Amino acid sequence: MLKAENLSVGYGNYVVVEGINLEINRGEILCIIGPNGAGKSTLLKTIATYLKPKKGVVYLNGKKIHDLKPKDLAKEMAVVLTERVNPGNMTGFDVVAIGRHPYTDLFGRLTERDKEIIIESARAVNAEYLLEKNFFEMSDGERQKIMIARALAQEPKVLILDEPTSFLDAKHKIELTLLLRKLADEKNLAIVVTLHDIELALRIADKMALIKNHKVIAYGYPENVMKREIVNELYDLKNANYSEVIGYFELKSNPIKNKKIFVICGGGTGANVLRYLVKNRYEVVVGILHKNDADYFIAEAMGVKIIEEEAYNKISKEKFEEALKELKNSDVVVYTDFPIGEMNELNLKLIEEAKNLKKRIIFYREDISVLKGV
Ligand SMILES: Nc1ncnc2c1ncn2[C@@H]1O[C@H](COP(=O)(O)OP(=O)(O)OP(=O)(O)O)[C@@H](O)[C@H]1O
Repeated sequence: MLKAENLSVGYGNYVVVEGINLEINRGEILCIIGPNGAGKSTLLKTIATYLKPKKGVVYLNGKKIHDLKPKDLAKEMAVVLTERVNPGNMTGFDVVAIGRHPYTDLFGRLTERDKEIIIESARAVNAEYLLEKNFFEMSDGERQKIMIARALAQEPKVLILDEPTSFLDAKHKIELTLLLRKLADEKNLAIVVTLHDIELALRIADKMALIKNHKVIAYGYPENVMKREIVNELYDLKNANYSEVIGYFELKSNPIKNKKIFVICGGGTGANVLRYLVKNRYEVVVGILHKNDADYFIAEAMGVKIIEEEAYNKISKEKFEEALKELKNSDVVVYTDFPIGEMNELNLKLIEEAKNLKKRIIFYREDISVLKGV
């Protein structure tokens, strides 16, 4: 459907990104991610034909996109950019109706069919209730929906969106991102979108292009490209680590408090405790965790010390002894309401040992304030 071949994009003599090769079919979402100023918008504007390529070609259905007549292109491709638009005293309906321009007569008259498409486009983004409302009285999220409805009213096959979630709160970010997935699936659109929320991008994209230092540093299935080394490098991360299992970042442990906390947890019950302690700059040791435990993945991304056991193996005596040594050197022991089975029952013994050693012991189940000022 859409293909960029050896494309270089930029302004005047300034080449922002070069050597871009991308391909996207109908029903697919391509997410472009990268740090500020990497050239995501420049690439989108070039695909949208607002900018001429410095080099290379963009094809739409095998035709050079920059050679297409604007009216013909508008029937194939719709574009939603980031800029806050101010269309004056227009209703939602009037704004969505702009999307029908490639199809209307010289006077811009709307037929009954045009009106149906306008309403249907608003319905597709759950914005029918906004058709009568003044555009300038809408919230950012509502405006964004209307702008997407306007794009849909063009009945395009390709939809290009530049940071469509940038002014939205968490709820609307999620809603809009899911809407893009729905449009790809149900309207069979090819969607190219820039997003800053990598955790959402990972979950909806079919393909991902990571842009940095004037290049596409990784391109392909998100599940293939979103690897720790690649994502850490993309954002020059020093104080956090990307985790493939979590699909997001964890803060790296960087203790400054003069207290060592031994955490006994498992099965994800330690997630909040670990995050609280690392955020508050305590030294943390955690164990004994199996290498396939949810808490293991969090602790590993944080870089805290882990007493670890192989997956599906009973905790060994050696590991128990190692944990006990760490426990003896700790100031406080925190344990959670973790599930216990044959594999990890020695963790109960660790708690017993902590009692014998008269350690300060804190039990966490739901309320993190038990750790306040630990
Ligand atoms: N009209 C312009 N003329 C010249 N240079 C520009 C122009 N617009 C952007 N640039 C430069 O091109 C580079 C890429 O900008 P671009 O907006 O494409 O980045 P981006 O990845 O979309 O960033 P962000 O995440 O901040 O939106 C930046 O160095 C920017 O300063």
